[in-house]
Amino acid sequence: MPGNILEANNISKTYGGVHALDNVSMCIKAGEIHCLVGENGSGKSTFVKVMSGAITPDNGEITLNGHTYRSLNPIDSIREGVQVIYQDLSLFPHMTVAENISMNKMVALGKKLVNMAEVRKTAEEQLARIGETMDLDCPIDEISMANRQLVAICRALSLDAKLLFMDEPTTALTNIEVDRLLKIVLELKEKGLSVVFISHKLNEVFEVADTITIFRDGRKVGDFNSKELSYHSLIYHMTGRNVEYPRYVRKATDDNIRFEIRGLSRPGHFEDVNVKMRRGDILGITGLKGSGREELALSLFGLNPSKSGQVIINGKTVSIHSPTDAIVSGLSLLPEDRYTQALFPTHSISENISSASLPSITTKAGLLDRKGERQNAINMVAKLHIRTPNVETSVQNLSGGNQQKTVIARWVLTDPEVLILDGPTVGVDIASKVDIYEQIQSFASQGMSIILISDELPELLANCNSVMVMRANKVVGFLSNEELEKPDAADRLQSMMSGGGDDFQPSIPVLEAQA
Ligand SMILES: Nc1ncnc2c1ncn2[C@@H]1O[C@H](COP(=O)(O)OP(=O)(O)OP(=O)(O)O)[C@@H](O)[C@H]1O
Repeated sequence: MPGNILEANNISKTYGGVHALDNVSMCIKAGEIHCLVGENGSGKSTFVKVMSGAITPDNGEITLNGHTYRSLNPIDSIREGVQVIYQDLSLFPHMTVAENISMNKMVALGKKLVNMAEVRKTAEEQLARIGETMDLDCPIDEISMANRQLVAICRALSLDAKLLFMDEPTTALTNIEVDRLLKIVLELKEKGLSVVFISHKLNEVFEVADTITIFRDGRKVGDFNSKELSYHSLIYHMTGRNVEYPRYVRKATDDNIRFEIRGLSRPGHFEDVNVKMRRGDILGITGLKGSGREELALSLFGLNPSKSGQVIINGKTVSIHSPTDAIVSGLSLLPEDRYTQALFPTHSISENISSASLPSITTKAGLLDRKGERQNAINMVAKLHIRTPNVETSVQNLSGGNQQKTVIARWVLTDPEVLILDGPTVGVDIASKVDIYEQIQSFASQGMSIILISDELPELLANCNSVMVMRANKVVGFLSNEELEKPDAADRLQSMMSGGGDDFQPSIPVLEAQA
């Protein structure tokens, strides 16, 4: 049909019995922003991979700019103007901004010698197209995540992209950076580019989408004009049910302090942090990225040693210099960056889940009890609704949200006294969030003390019975359970995070304020 840059017809792809895509047809119009939404594992990334020629579908055909392909390869896809920015961005960390932007173009042009003046000129031109400037000589690993996204966009533009796929581009960005990125995406659309935007953050979807296609279980539920959908109807189409976050209520009667942080400092990372937690407390820690919250979590897990202060568990001061010390002391951490810090991608779900609790499945003879390992994994897969054909599946073949649940399962199996969850639902769909919240709350109800680090305010308000706010490496505020139930709680947290007043220095340790 004229006006369509892409037409996908009856695309199917099966992996070992799993219908990743089941007879999906879809059109992308020239110059539109088309969002793909759906639960984890619903087939969005598989669709993108088929359109880029990275994987061949079992059935179906693809028409790009009027040319029909039964088997699209990456070179044809690029020639037709398709560019994909995957979540990991695929940049070269030690090369400069200019080199990263220009390199693919140089390769595509078949240049054998690198002309640095040309490399810089290409980079400057592409940055100018999105109205940005950057230090062209700075290595990629020294620039922010937001600027890396822009470099990836410029690299795509340098190859004359007509259709840009962006797979969860905002996951690692702060709220301000997200606004900047969405503005650029809208400007690119004005200049005639088609963008396919994938996100689990539905507010972002509504901000940019002209058309929304909803996937469920590998099938297309429908294409909608974004104006005809409400937040609730979108969720209903995605999940087939109404979704509400459960609100946590602490029921434990034991008010003894189980976990205490006293004056913990690491100058430049976090300063004078004081916390007291009982069994069944879920303490939220929030703040912008870089506020010190992640550094504090890593320190508690033995990865970022503090310079002063104490960590006390069950009345005993513990000294934690490594993750092993932390686990032995009863502390576990789900790190924010699951892919590089937590997963063994080529290993099975079963091995990933058991990897932090091997002693409990090792026989007296020192052999691994494979049957026990498998059974533990089967139990956790059922509990957390991990979508997989079986527990032997390699973790790299799971969708993002299901990888996240696998890591949560691993730490829960260690049965820690204190579980620190840093961004447990990043990249997780709304229905799976509810699964994860129910599990977090159930673990707390059984007596676990949980620290939940997040910048998603609805997540904190649903799950926590107190929230501490960090800014510029310091604790700048605290809301008790009672305060969290008031209608202005989200506004107060937001304002403390950004420095808009309402600060308070908790001279009294955190949970005493609520007793
Ligand atoms: N290489 C593979 N081998 C086996 N199964 C796979 C492979 N790639 C994808 N799958 C399966 O196909 C289904 C669709 O996965 P896909 O990554 O497309 O989902 P998604 O909608 O992008 O999910 P998410 O939002 O979590 O990223 C999932 O069940 C996934 O486990």
